[in-house]
Amino acid sequence: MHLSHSLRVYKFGGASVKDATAIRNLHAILQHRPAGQPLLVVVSAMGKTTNALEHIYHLAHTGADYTLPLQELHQFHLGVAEGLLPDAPRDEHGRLVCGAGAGSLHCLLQELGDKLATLSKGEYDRQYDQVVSYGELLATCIVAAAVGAKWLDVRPLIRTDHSWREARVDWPTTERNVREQVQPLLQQGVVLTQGFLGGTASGQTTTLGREGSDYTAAILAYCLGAESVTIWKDVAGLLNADPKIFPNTVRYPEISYQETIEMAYYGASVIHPKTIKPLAVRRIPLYVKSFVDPEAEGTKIYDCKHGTLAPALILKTNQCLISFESKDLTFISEENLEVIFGALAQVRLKINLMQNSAISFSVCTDWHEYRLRKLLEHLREHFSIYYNTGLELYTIKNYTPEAITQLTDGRQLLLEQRTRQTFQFVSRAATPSA
Ligand SMILES: Nc1ncnc2c1ncn2[C@@H]1O[C@H](COP(=O)(O)OP(=O)(O)O)[C@@H](O)[C@H]1O
Ligand SMILES: N[C@@H](CC(=O)OP(=O)(O)O)C(=O)O
Repeated sequence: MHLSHSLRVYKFGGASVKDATAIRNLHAILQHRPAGQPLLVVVSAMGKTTNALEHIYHLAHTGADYTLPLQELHQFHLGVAEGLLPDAPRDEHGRLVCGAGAGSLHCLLQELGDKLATLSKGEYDRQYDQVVSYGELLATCIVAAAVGAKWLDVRPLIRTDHSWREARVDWPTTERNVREQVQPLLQQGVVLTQGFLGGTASGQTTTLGREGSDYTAAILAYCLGAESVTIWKDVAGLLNADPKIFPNTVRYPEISYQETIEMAYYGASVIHPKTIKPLAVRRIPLYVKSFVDPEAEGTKIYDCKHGTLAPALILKTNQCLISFESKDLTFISEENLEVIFGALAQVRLKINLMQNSAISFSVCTDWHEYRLRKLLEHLREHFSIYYNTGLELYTIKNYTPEAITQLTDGRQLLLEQRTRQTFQFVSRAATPSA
């Protein structure tokens, strides 16, 4: 089968489509691309729309009044569409025509309202996906119309299981779907689709995990054998730390898949952790570039060798440290660990760091109140369980003594761990230095 070797995949996240001005900038980036190459564009929800939809969904599910935030969401999207498409035709009700048929802006807004109005009591996660997915549907409808691209519904193509809110991809089916259905479209011009979304065999919408649009770009690139993927961000490239948190960051001009996958795993939120593997498997380079300065070099992530990199500083906030102690002073055994790991997997709490001692085993996880409550229910009879919330997990990859001092100074460390390349610690919020 012919694969699109010259295909480029571009991914634009929330910040790059946050308003009409940002979308005009995106359009300019598309117009400046090299001529004659097919292009597939993956777009996320606009700005913080996914957070807004989560909020609206939560209100609706708990029976609270969500009218105002839903109205704001409608007005916001209609306002951006009006700003971008002032000369677009109007329908018989005088409404702007943006997109066509079931994928048109007014149909999508109507559907979202209907879904919220008809939620049933249970199935929180399944219904979450059916509602929160509208962020990407609305954004792609508007952006495709604004840039004159072909709008593609990704949900029938990326086939997933039923793991709502973090669905797992059925790779063989997805690859077949994408090759058969996207390949011919790419010959007709720029194709633009949603990040973050997938669909089950029975046609229900799923999502791939928060910030999962980078992953979508990688899935599609993998299936189509793309030449490269570029993710357009509000930063100069992959930096050694988040510039919103740490001063004096440096950009990595190039970096290996392996280093990047580890940074993403430890919590560097610039790239979704699942993005790298499909690209590495097919040796597709990933460029991280600035949509603010599109001509600047950015970062190239590929199968490269490099010397020691500047230490990478990574912070995960909102952490919880859970300690399990045997109730009768018996040692923590493999059997105990099996029970603990099984329960953690069952409630879908991911371990960010773990440590054991003779009669105690500790894990640091993201803080999910509901999941922790379930975990306690499962394990209370086996162990005495203690937990602390409101913690931070710091990771320094390729650490130096100076980098450790810089981060640990003035902090109370609750747990620390060091390997040859990586230093990690859990702490409470920083105390002001003297
Ligand atoms: N190591 C890092 N290098 C660059 N940016 C980082 C890094 N770690 C975290 N970030 C943050 O990632 C943000 C960009 O990612 P994200 O907000 O997910 O973009 P988008 O949603 O637009 O795709 C940056 O604004 C920056 O604050
Ligand atoms: N809109 C989704 C998916 C996503 O990837 O967004 P972004 O590319 O803006 O991080 C989210 O906010 O989780």
